[in-house]
Amino acid sequence: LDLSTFFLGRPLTAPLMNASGVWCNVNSQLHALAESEAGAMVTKSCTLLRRDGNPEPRYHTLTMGSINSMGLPNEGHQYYLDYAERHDYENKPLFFSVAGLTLDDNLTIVAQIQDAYTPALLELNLSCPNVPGKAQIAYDFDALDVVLAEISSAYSRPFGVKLPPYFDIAHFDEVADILNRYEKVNFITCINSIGNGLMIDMESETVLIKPKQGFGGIGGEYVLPTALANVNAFYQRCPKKSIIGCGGVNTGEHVFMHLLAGASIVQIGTALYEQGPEIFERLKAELALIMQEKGYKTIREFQGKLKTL
Ligand SMILES: C=Cc1c(C(=O)O)[nH]c(=O)[nH]c1=O
Repeated sequence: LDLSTFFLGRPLTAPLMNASGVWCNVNSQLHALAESEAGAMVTKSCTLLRRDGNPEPRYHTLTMGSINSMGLPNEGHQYYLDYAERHDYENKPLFFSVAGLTLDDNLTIVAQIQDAYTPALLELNLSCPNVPGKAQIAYDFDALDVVLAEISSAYSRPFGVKLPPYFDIAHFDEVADILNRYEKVNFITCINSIGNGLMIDMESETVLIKPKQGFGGIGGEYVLPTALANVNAFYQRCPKKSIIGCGGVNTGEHVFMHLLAGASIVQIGTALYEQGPEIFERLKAELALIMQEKGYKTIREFQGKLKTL
């Protein structure tokens, strides 16, 4: 399943989509994404039952990005299954993000996606940093292995995983080794927000968000170098899987960098949150201009072809 060109039998109209959690919680937002220039879209990570999430303020814009501790607010898995049933797959592919609070919840949700037989592609979120008391699965390598083994045997179709950023070459090696043992894991989305950052308001000498004493996931320009590293690290280590890039994208140049690093599709989070779905039209045009200036006709000509010195 090569995401970059053929998806449901035809190329994407743009290698662009939203990052899960942004502009995808409710039907009106999902409809706006469906109508946008994005080439694909993903639902908000869902749990078995509806969740209010953490107390507000829980999102804050920063000079170079954002900090969030939303706490997994979502309408519950059935709401998104209902959307997936109505989605027009000829218009654009849909990814279905799942972040069950327990392995059992994940298995229950995944079984229902299986039964509903929706063409949506499962993006299993193993990296939510903001549910108090719950460590990120993808930072516990044994738990990661167990979850992938269980989901692989419960779900008969290809699926993908949403990973947190890693910051150590040994961790890239170890996680890639685990992922490569699961051929059903067809794509890897790198990265989720950089967990548990902290920002301070100078005037009030206070943190910016209420949950977790102000600790929250960092997104936006701050995370671009880490996102590019994770995209390229898994692109090099997992040749049989597609990489979806996410993190720090706000211009056509950032999109180009993610594609050059090995991404097939690029997700937009913070910049989409701030600018809305019109951003896809701008990014598509900026990428086309860069490709024209460089003499590239197709993405395939440069995708993954990052040079080293
Ligand atoms: C699914 C929960 C997530 C959340 C959240 O809902 O707090 N925020 C993120 O930056 N990444 C997540 O994966």
